[in-house]
Amino acid sequence: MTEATLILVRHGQSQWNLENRFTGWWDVDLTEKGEAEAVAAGKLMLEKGVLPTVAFTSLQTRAIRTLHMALDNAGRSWIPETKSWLLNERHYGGLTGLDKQETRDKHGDEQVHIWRRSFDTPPPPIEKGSQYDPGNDPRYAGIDVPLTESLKDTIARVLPYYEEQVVPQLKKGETVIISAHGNSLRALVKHLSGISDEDITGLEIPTGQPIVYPFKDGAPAGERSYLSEG
Ligand SMILES: O=C(O)[C@H](O)COP(=O)(O)O
Repeated sequence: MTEATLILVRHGQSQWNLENRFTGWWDVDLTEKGEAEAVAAGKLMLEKGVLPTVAFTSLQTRAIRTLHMALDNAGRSWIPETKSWLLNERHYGGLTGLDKQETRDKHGDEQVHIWRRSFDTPPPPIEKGSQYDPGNDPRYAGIDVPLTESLKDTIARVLPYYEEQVVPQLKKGETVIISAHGNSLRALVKHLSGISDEDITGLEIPTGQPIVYPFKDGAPAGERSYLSEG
């Protein structure tokens, strides 16, 4: 039997988390508070002796910097890391850049809740070439950049990546850290904790708080817990 650990961490507070704007694939940086959250996550891993041996992250600055600051503070900046767009935040379509409260005022709470949390209703698509369309960003060269994504669409790219790239590491007994985003991590937690399409609407993942799953032979061997509470 091979035991392993999976650590999931959502990036620290970003500039647009602070400004309450829909972010998705737009590449905003961490705030000072977000940096402090990333540092604290690393110190917590060190204190608890939960030390990553392999890392995965998205192509987005807020998740990459959170990973690096956390690993630095855990004394683990030397471990191998892999970046993939498949771990990016869910693409927020035409809502990208908009103020969340102004959008509620305009379209109503219920509609905005559906766009934010429904399982399979995507936000309206982003207009190609518009201000926040990441379609021409060189980091996505060769990728069919989506124009919007539901959680279901996000799961359809996150899960195969997890199965192909992350599970083999867990089968080898590694302590894997994934630094990613609110909705790409909701996609993973839905799968790992067996949460239904209905119940996933109620799951929120806080910034900068490491979540830990015990693994045996490449499969979860217990429920998730916050490292701070373990
Ligand atoms: O992309 C965003 O705006 C955030 O990372 C997640 O936002 P949400 O909580 O509205 O899904």
